[in-house]
Amino acid sequence: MPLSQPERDWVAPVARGPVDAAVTLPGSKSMTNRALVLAATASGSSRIGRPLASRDTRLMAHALRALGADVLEVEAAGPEAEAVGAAEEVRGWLVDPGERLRGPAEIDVGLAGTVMRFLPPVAALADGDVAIDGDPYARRRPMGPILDALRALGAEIDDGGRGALPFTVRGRGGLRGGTVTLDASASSQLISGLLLSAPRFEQGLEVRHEGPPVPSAPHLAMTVAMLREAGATVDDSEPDVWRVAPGGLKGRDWDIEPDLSNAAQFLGAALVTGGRVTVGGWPAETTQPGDALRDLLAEMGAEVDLGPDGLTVRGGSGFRGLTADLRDVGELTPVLAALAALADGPSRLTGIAHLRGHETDRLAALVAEINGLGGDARELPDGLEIRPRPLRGGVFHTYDDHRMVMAGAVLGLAVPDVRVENVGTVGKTLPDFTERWSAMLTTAG
Ligand SMILES: O=C(O)C1=C[C@@H](OP(=O)(O)O)[C@@H](O)[C@H](O)C1
Ligand SMILES: C=C(OP(=O)(O)O)C(=O)O
Repeated sequence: MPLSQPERDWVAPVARGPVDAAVTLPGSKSMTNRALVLAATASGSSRIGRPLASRDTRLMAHALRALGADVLEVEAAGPEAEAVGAAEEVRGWLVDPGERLRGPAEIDVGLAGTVMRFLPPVAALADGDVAIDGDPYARRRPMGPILDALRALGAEIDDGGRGALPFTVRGRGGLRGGTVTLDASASSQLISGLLLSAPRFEQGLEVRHEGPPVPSAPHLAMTVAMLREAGATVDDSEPDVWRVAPGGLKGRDWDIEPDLSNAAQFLGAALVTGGRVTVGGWPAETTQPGDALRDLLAEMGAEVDLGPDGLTVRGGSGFRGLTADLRDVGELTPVLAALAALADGPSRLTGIAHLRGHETDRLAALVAEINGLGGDARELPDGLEIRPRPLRGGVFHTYDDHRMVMAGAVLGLAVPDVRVENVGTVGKTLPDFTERWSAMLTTAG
């Protein structure tokens, strides 16, 4: 599968009536990329079951291979392929960390926040120079605090004083580690990246956050939980302080949960069409932020049931706007904003100033594109205010942001002729999104 796909516009299909669909989803991007890093830095080999195979996770696998780990794809036909009727296969990955991490290497992080923040600490453990770069917009995503932190922990990094991509990590085969303080209000990944490699630091790690609140708390809980599952000793009992003891990481089998953030648009379709959507394999307990969809969609008027078949969301005639602080679950914003533009009343989404540093400035992008279809959205200092208004068709620009494609698809359910620009960019986390969307829509009517 190519890591980037040719640019192609896509007319988002209008729903002919209420959908009534059961969908399955591929694995979580966040869990897959954490498992890959933990597997490549552990002792012994690991197997990653039901991983996400998308641009972001393939970039991570390539990067780790470039540093000397073996990442082998094992293919097996899975139930998921049948459920979506697509000729695809669910893959597992076998990871063998190899004898040692080594450079020289050149690494492409694409536009993946997880790769650009999780990989530099691994590069510091490698022996040799590791040059790291990404897509044009990746150079604008926040990196300074993790580069400074790595330097304070003993790494040598040449970034030409930019505090951003591109840069070269001059790996020396190990890192001292110790205590460091940083401001991670721009992205939780700045902390997760340090924590994931910390068991390999000679002195382990104590990382302290100082500044406005760190976003995406569930993703930090995910980092801590997966480190512990891999054998690391982590103390997160003090707010904004994380301590990881040196050593302990062992290869293991990972079973990746379905990507619950990628459930947002499918479950949202139940609300928009007044139908019913079940997402299979919804975990009873999870650290994924997408689990918050249960409460958020209920708040908008959906009937939500978690049962043995998965999570079922039912819509009725119309649905309410949403007033919510989304700091913990920022990546759900694009789809929630699209729903808000179609709701019966106004919405106010706050706590998400950090979305300006995501794949694009998501606050600006959502305002421009919703308003471009005739909507009424405006930026707040830390969020969005959206008042529903009748919308018309038009081009929906996506800014290389997979979740803008998903937002455009949701609007297109109700608004004829929404032309989603460069739909292939959705391959960042869900390469066969349009097929899955069409399969869901065959149930409408
Ligand atoms: O650690 C992770 O896997 C992620 C953390 C979050 O990043 P931010 O804290 O930068 O929002 C989230 O938005 C991103 O999609 C995935
Ligand atoms: C913010 C996101 O991604 P990234 O991992 O690139 O930060 C996202 O998937 O919504």
